[in-house]
Amino acid sequence: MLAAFACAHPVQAGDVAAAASNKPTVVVIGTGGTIAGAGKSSTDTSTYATATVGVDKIVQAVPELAAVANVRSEQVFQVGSKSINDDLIIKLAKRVNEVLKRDDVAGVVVTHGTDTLEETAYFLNLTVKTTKPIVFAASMRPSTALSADGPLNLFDAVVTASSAEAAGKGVLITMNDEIHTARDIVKTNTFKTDTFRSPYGPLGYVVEGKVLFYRNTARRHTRDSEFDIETIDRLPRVDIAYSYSSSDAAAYNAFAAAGTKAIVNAGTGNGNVSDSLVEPLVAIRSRGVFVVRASRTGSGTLYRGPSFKDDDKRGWIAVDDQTAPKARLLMALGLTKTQDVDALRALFTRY
Ligand SMILES: NC(=O)C[C@H](N)C(=O)O
Repeated sequence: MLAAFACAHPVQAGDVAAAASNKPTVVVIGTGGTIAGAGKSSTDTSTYATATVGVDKIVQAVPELAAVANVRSEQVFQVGSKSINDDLIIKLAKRVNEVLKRDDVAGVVVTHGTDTLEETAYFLNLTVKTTKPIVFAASMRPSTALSADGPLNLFDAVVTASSAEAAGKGVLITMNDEIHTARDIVKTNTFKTDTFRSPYGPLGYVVEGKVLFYRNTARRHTRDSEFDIETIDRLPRVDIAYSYSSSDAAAYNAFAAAGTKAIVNAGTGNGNVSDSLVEPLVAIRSRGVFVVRASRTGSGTLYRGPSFKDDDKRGWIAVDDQTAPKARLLMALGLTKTQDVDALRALFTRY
């Protein structure tokens, strides 16, 4: 039996609806992840099957939600988030966009694995047309673990999705009592419950069912973004190559041969490209493949010095502070609209 999701007083879906009939309606959309995971023993915090508990069960196991919102749930897919791909991200974004168009829906919560949450949430932040709250909930411990973190993270997500304060703030993540923006969030640790960090800190907290915001993101999102999920059915291929001492051109050439439209280089330090890679990357660019310089460090804006003059000369693009996975998605979205290198460059300071 699931420890964390087996509640002492099981709540039926109907009870939840009845108790909360005059509350805002929040739709919880399940996609899998550890929040839907189950292990054999309560001390298995790392060994467990991911994406096995249905979202209806996850919701029913937190009866406290009934005091906050009229909660409906639906399962859009059920995977460990390592297996998320562009097709699933697009499917989810379209569904969230559709659900939020309903007048009777105040907000959406997405339950998702932590591995690629920062990518999916960023994509929705760029493409879903709404000012209503979209809040991702996840966990680092499976539902069966001692001190499972999923139930409180879900509660905080529903509280945030029901709140007027969260409207117009773009896609949010509630994890470990904090509210983060999808734009900034990065998973930084393999197992700890405070794995998610934003380089500029959280936007706020959720404390005992109260939402406290302290700041907003300065970058465009959701309703003010130029990207609209209703017009996007597939993304052009964009790949990431990771730089390390001694890396050669093999991966870059292989991506080009596979038909990629852009390669994001997760470069060393300030998005640096090693001397031995300059010529191969200039050659790849001359074949029409875009080259994007990002950093493997995980945070920081690229220093806008002499290397930017080289970018102009070589036709390369430099990110602002986007990590390589986020730069991949932004670049893929950009390529659905334009092939102009300056227009693509401008995206990185706009979003
Ligand atoms: N904590 C988690 O959710 C990790 C899991 N492997 C996932 O991303 O689906």
